[in-house]
Amino acid sequence: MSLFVINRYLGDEEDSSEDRSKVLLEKLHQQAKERQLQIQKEQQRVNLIPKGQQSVKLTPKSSHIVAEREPSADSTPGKNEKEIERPRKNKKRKKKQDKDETVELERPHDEKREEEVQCTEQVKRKKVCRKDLQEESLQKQKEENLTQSEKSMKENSTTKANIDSVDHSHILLGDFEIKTVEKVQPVLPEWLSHPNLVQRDINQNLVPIQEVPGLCPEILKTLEANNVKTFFPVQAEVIPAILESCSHGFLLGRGGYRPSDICVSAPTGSGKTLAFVVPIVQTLMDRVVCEVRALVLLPTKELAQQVCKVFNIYVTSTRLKVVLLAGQKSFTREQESLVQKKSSGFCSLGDILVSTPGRLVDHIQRTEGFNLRHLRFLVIDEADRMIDNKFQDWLHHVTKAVYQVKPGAPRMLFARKEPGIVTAASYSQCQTPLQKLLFSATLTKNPEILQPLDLYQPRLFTSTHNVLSAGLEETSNIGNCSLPDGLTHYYIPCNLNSKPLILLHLLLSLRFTRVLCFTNTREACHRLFLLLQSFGDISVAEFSSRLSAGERKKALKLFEQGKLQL
Ligand SMILES: Nc1ncnc2c1ncn2[C@@H]1O[C@H](COP(=O)(O)OP(=O)(O)OP(=O)(O)O)[C@@H](O)[C@H]1O
Repeated sequence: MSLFVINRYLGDEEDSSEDRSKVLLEKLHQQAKERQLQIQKEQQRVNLIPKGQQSVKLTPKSSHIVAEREPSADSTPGKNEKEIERPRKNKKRKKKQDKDETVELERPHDEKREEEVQCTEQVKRKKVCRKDLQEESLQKQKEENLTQSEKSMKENSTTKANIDSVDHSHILLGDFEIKTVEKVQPVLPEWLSHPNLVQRDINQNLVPIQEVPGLCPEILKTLEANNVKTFFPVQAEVIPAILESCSHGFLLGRGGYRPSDICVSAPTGSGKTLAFVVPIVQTLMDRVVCEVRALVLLPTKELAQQVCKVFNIYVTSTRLKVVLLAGQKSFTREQESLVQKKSSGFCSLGDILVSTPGRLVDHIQRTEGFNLRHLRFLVIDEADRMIDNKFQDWLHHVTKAVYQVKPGAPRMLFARKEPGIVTAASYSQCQTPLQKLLFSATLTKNPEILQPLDLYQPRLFTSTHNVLSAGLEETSNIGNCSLPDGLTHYYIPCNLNSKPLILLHLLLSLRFTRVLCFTNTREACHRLFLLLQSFGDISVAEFSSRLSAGERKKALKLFEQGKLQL
C-alpha cells in the first residue's frame, strides 16, 4: 500500500516489482538530499551578507538582538539562540572571532572605550534607521487606509461634512458613518394620553340626577332623600360608565366580556366617593347570597371610616351589608362581623368591605372562612398612596385571595380563573369579572408605577389634563394636581427655626380658626403640639398615630364642633 502511495507521489501509477520499488526509494532519497543541499546553500548566502546590510533588514525581535550585538566572550547560550541555529560551518569563524575578542581585552582601556562609544553610536543610528523605516511603512499604511475611507466617504454624501473632523493620527479601521440620533421620546399608552376629559368647575357644570342614564328609581329616591339633586361633573361621567359595564348584572360583563377597569383623577372635593358608591350599591342591591362582592381600600383608618359612612347611607333601603375593617374594633370583633360559622360551613356577613390594606391582609391570613372569591369590584381610593411601595404587599395577597379555589369544591358556574393570555377559549368562558376602580386627586401618569395593578383595558377620566382639547379650557394645573375651587394658597419662605413663631402669629394676630396643620412625621407633630400648648392662649390638639383610636376620634369630634382652633 505504502509503495503504491509513493508511486502515486512520483507520478508512476504502474504496479511495480520489488526492484522497481527499490529504485523508487533511491529516487526519493536523492530528492531529499538535493533539498537539504539547497537549504544549506541558502543559509550560507544569508551568513555571508555584510553586517551593515543585516541591520537594515526588518526581522522579528529576536533576530534584532543578533544583528545589533557583537558576539561576546561572556555570552550565554540563552542569549545567542540564533547563533546556535547557524550551520556548523560558522563555528570555526566564531572561534576565530572569540580569539580576536580575547586579544581585544588586552588592548588599552581608552582605545576600547572609544570603540565602545563608536559602537553604541552605530547601534543608535541603526535603531533610528529602523525606526524611520517602520514609521515610513506605517505612514504608507495610514495613507492607504485614508484614501480608501475618503473614497467611501465621498460616495456617501451624508457623511461628507464629518470628513474634516476625522483624526488623521489614528488608523481607520473599516468604513464608518456618523449620524445624529434622534432623542427617544416617551410614549404614553393611548388610555393615558387620550383620557375622557371631565369639567372641573363643579358649580357651573352640575347635571340633574334624572338626566344621568342607568340610575334605578330606588337609588334616585335615596339621592333625593340625602339632598343630592344634581351630580358633579366627575359623577355624571363616571357613574354611567360603571353602570354600563354592569348592564348584564354583576355576574357577567357587558356582552359576556370582561369589563374595562376605570381610573379617575379629580381634585379633592369633586365628589369621587359618590361616583363609586352609587353604581356599586345599585349593581349589588339585587344579590341573593351574601358574599364579599365589593372591596374598598383606603390608606388610613379615618378615610375608611368616612367612606363606610357614605356606603351605610346608600344601602339603607337595600339588603346589602357594609363591614369596616380598619382597626377601630378589636381583631376578634372584626372577625365576628365578617364571617359566621354555620352547620353548612362559613358564610359571609358583609357584601361591601371598606378596609385599610394592613388590616385586610391580617384577615386574609388569619380569619377562617373569609374569602374574596366572589369579588366583583376592587376600589382603590387615594390610589397614588395605595400603590406607593409601602403598601405594595396587599396587592399580592388580594390577588391570591381573589383567584383562590375553594379546596375540594366542584367547579362552579361563573367560577373564576386567574387571567392569562386572552384567547378565543378564555374569552368564551363565563366567569365573574373583577373590575378595578382607581380614584385619586393626583393619579400618576407613569405607566411603570401603574403596571403592578395589572389594569385591563383601562379608561381614564380626568379633570387635570393640561392639554387644550375638545373645546375645554386649560385647567390650572400644578404638575398633575389641580386646586379645588374656592381654595387660595399662599406660601411664606422662612427658616426652620421661625416656623412655629409664624404659625403662632397667624393664629393669634390674624385670628385663624379651624386650622389643620400637617407635619411630615408624628414626632414633629408632637413637638409642635407641646410648643403651642405651652402658650396657653390657643386650643390645640394632636392628631397622629401616637394616639389611640379613641383619642383621635375625640379630637376629630372637637374639631368638627369648632371647639379646637388648631
Ligand atoms: N352631587 C353632590 N351634591 C351635593 N353634595 C355632594 C355631591 N357629591 C358630593 N357631595 C359632597 O361634597 C363633599 C366632597 O365630596 P367627596 O368627599 O366625595 O369628595 P372627594 O372627591 O372624594 O374628595 P377627597 O379627594 O378628599 O376624598 C362631601 O361633603 C359630599 O357630601
